[in-house]
Amino acid sequence: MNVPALSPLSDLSQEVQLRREAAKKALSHWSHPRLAPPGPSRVRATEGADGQAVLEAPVNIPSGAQILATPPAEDFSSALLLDSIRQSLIRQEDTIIYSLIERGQFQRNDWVYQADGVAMPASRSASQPSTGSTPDTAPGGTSAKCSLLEWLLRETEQVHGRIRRYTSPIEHPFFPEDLPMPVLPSMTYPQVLAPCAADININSRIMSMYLRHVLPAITRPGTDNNFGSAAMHDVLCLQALSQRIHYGKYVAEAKFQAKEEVYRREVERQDVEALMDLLTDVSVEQQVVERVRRKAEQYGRDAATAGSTEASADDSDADAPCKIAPEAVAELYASWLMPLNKDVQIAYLLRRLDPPS
Ligand SMILES: O=C(O)C(=O)C[C@]1(C(=O)O)C=C[C@@H](O)C=C1
Repeated sequence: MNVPALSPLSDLSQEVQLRREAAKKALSHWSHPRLAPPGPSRVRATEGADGQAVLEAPVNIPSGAQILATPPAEDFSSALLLDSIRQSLIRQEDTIIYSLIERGQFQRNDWVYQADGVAMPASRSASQPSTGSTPDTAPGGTSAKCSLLEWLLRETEQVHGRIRRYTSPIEHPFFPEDLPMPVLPSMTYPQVLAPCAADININSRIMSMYLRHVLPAITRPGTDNNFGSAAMHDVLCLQALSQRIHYGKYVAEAKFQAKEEVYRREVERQDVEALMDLLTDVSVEQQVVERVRRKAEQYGRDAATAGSTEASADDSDADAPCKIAPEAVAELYASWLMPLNKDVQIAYLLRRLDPPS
């Protein structure tokens, strides 16, 4: 099987490299007089003490940090940007497939998804905190009338929000109305995306897709009482799926820049069908589906055989049972992840030319 071995360290350095490229790209893009949004959103480059260029992020994002970048002399073509984004989507496949495999170890455990299926204390972060007297709260103030999954997701976002996870443009909370103040000083990001990006969050659709289509495809029905583990892996799956789907904003921006004139015309007409035709690449979609099918097959098998004392050099992995149905993962990508990614692209493009508010 021709799937590269996973190496977290090299993934990390690749990620850093990609972020740097994005920063450089942002610099050349938004500081271009024709494209730069007026006034405060502009990215400025100055020379730092060590002679390296310092990219000062837009001042309309909370100030605090500076982002290092090399001088903006090189021409980073849009093709490179789209290629980098696709590389990131490919790496995200690994996270998604492993998360699905992990969740699939446990049975469906329907209680986890039912309001009050598992009695939980009221979430301290709920927008209407339970006091014992609201309809949301059972006598004694112990029940949150939400599902265990909602409770855990909200609590997780509270913790991650404090370390400013949701100030990053690649992160999208499921409970945006309840985010806490970060305890870390604010961070700035190069403004790669148009301002409308901040308003696009389709996590409620992602949640309903997950409950209706993903869970039934990856879990066996029934209850094994591992409610906490199931919910914990659900959170990881949802976060990975959300990031992958919202990456559509970056894909759309790269495509817009690569064929600005054509996109601009359809954006001005607000022609959804024409935009969908423009951004759809059937051959890439086929490659994605085929690749995730192969990965699911391989990763699922590795997980099944790992630690087996009976496995020998002669044992063929091909005979081992798969932890996850490769077909189900392929189907998930074809029917849900890529279509939702395209919906994000459309939502972004329709507002791509909006003036900054
Ligand atoms: O790679 C692209 O060009 C994308 O737009 C991303 C993506 C995907 O979700 O993987 C979505 C739509 C395209 O038709 C192909 C692939």
